[in-house]
Amino acid sequence: MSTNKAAEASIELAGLIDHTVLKPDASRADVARHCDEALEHGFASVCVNGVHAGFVAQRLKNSAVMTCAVLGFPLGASGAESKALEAAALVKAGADELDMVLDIGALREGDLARVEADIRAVREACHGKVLKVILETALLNDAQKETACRIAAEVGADFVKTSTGFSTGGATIDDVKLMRRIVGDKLGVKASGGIRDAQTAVAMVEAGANRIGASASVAIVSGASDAPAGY
Ligand SMILES: O=C[C@H](O)COP(=O)(O)O
Repeated sequence: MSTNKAAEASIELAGLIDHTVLKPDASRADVARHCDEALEHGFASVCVNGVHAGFVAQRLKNSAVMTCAVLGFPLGASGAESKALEAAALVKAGADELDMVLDIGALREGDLARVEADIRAVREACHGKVLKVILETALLNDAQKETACRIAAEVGADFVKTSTGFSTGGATIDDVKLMRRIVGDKLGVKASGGIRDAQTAVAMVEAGANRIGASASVAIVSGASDAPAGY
């Protein structure tokens, strides 16, 4: 691949990446560096814990890079009311996109009304913002993944997302394919957790992902010279 084509492919991949810093010990300096890297490389967003949402929104003001904040993270077990309050606070702080963890326990025990109510509460609290529903696929069987995708679509989420990066496994090609098959072109699919290089990121896109969540974003775009252009 020519140098120009490699740079082009890297830039196109960069635009799909949520540059993620979710470690509990992340400092403001770490978050500031991620914002600067996102501006430099043209990532889609900087994805942070709620405590940093306002800081990121200010730092990225007047840029094309969005502020993404997680909620009910990483366990998904805080309950609909708390998640809705969290969502409203994040919107107030300036978040453009919200990544919520669904109620995994309710899904696994088949309490689908609770799963739906949980997502709906957040959807209503962040009306007009992009809502991604994290399934935590490593903890689910295929039927549960399909059910989660259908409920997320019914409730009006914008994306389904594979993983938090804090559980027993991250994104897999098979899960991304399954999720894309269920949501069709109505919702986005975000692959996240364990994506560390350009080759894996491109494979996720080829499987149907149109967003990548990664803490290794800079390595991904720096090594993207083998990625085909067009993403
Ligand atoms: O939401 C995104 C994930 O936390 C990113 O996980 P990672 O650190 O394995 O890239």
